[in-house]
Amino acid sequence: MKGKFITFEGIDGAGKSSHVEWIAGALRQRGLTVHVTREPGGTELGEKLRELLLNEPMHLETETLLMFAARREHLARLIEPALARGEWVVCDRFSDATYAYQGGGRGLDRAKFLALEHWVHGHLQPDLTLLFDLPLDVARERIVLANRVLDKFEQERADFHERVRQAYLERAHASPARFRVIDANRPIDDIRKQLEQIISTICL
Ligand SMILES: Nc1ncnc2c1ncn2[C@@H]1O[C@H](COP(=O)(O)OP(=O)(O)O)[C@@H](O)[C@H]1O
Ligand SMILES: Cc1cn([C@H]2C[C@H](O)[C@@H](COP(=O)(O)OP(=O)(O)O)O2)c(=O)[nH]c1=O
Repeated sequence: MKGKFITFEGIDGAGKSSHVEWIAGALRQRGLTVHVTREPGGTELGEKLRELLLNEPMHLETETLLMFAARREHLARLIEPALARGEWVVCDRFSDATYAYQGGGRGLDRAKFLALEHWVHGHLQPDLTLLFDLPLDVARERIVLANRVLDKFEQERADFHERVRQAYLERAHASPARFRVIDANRPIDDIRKQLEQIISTICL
């Protein structure tokens, strides 16, 4: 059986990371081999690029190219070999994040995003993308409560994050078969019940 590729998306503070390991555990209980990874990052080189991307100011196109450079490495070294072996990959963010943050948030020309997406993984899209959606002020409050040190993106103004949220919703609307939009403004246990149902359908 071919492995499946599941990605988690949403604005910062939506609660994705709280469910990534949980979903991997639920899949492992079904006897599947599951890799948990993240972007930017996921490889030794990718994690070095992540350090730069999350901390250094840079031109929008440099930022976009580095996101895709890290992704190319991630696909070649981890994602594609694992899927080819029939294993599953659960990834905290993928190209939809570039669409939403560099495209929606920063205004990158859509044609440039599409060209890079086609180049780097024209043959592959996630089998399932879970989009954690919630109002901005709720996400902000969670970040404040968690007392997190804010990275370059988290320090952006509210209007940036609102554009990111809208770009995610637009992308989900364009690919309804791949996306499940999760109402993330609910208790963690309620969200897990919904995730449990979703994975039962894709594990059939
Ligand atoms: N459904 C939820 N309700 C309340 N708090 C939550 C919920 N999900 C996550 N949190 C908390 O919000 C903070 C941000 O969650 P996290 O999973 O790190 O978000 P993300 O990875 O999307 O930035 C964490 O402190 C987490 O414990
Ligand atoms: C993958 C990706 C992430 N990002 C941003 C979104 C996030 O603010 C940041 C790191 O993501 P994330 O790992 O979700 O941050 P944290 O561990 O703090 O929750 O990188 C982009 O701007 N474009 C991309 O293509």
